[in-house]
Amino acid sequence: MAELKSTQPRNRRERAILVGVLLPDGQYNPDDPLDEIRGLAETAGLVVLAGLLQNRREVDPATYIGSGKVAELKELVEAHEADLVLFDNDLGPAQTRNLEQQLKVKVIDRTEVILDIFATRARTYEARLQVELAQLEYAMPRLKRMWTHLSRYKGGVGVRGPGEKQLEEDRRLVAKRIQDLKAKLAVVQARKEREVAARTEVPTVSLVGYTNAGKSTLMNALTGAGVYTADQLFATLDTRTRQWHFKGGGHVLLSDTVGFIRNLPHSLVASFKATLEEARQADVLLHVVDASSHEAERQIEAVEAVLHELALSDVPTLLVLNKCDRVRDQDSLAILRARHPEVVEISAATGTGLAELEAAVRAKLNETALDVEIHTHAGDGKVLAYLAQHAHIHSQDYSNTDDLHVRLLCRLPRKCLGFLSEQGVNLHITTLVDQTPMREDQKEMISKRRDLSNSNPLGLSLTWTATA
Ligand SMILES: Nc1nc2c(ncn2[C@@H]2O[C@H](COP(=O)(O)OP(=O)(O)OP(=O)(O)O)[C@@H](O)[C@H]2O)c(=O)[nH]1
Ligand SMILES: [Mg+2]
Repeated sequence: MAELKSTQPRNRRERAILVGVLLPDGQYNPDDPLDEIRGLAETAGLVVLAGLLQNRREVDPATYIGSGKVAELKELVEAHEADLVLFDNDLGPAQTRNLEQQLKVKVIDRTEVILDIFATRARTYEARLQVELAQLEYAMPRLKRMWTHLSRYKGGVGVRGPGEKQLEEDRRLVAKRIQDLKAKLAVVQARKEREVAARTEVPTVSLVGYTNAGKSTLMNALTGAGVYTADQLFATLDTRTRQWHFKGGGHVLLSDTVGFIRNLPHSLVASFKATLEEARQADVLLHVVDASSHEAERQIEAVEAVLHELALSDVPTLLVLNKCDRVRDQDSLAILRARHPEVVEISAATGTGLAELEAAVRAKLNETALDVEIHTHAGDGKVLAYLAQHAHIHSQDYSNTDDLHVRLLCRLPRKCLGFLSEQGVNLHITTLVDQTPMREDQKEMISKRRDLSNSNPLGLSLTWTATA
């Protein structure tokens, strides 16, 4: 039956040979450089037959690996009767074509397999739009069929692998579809932004981290959410938000997010912006790390790179070393602690360290409130009402009433800055504000000013939250 390769049933698991090219600036697990791509291949449902490594100073422009290695790979493919070759690196369109011609089997790369996993896992409307957009953007310059392992979706959004005919027959159609998807995503994104922004009165915390670090397990441990967890890559593709009730009183909103991976395809990062909206507007990020992995440090770096790409690097972040119950190598834990002084060590599985995590999050939330000085028009009811609701106002000053402006000193969650700057409010962040509770005489002074404000020509009546 082996000759019937091209007519084999679609649900037969495809058999793959892995190829990794180790470049001088690449990041690999020195003990097993193919470790991660093997995990990705297995997650995508492939049967891994063998692996081939090559050290190169630079890539071969025509075939990525050198011609001698191509011959060696061809022998491997034939000996194992492989259906495809999976590169851990990202191949250019011409390199893929040349390799396929010489090897006589499909050649796919790291991005393609990640896109395929995402397509298999995407469940919500939004995630499917995002994956389809990423797939089309990847396929467009290649003008070839995308590799798909199994065709589970029939039509509609989230189609796994845009069809060959569609791509080749009418490039314009693809461009049009990309445009449609972007428009649909813009609508989703705008809705999401409004939804997330509307929650500002409750502080929000987002879990981010490398795939399989234990984010969803932690989410479940803290909120009893019951989200899906699994020992596989990219178990979570959709954001879930739940209330996390602190044992010490009060609560925050906790969001679980999609996991990151080194060299996350660019198109995916871009298209997952809506899914990561929660993280963008979070007061604190919990960067969850699998401390039991030999790759912990490299994974931290990869996550930091993605956070940077998503303009999330300046959101206050706590590094959470998870799976501490599984750490065998105490030395590597000590190294992590030394490199990252501010870490919380936990085990989401056993519950160890969760009280400390709660305390650290509380402290971080306190730290992340900002003291700002705001100048706004006294008639700007929208801004003033917003501040009354979200900020702790230390003082308001109408002394310069000629121009009907008010000067406020207040303490507010960092994420309120977005709304305020959208409203064109003139503000600057100051550390000069005295954070001690207001004295009686200060309160009295403020009430006097309130009287003044009530008599202002616009008849504004303001809500005061200055009482400590
Ligand atoms: N021993 C141990 N295993 C854990 C711990 N936390 C999570 N795991 C396991 O690690 C695997 C991955 O956990 P998930 O919570 O799905 O990881 P994730 O970060 O959400 O992964 P993605 O959604 O794929 O990005 C599962 O098999 C969990 O049971 C822990 O503290 N200790
Ligand atoms: Mg998860």
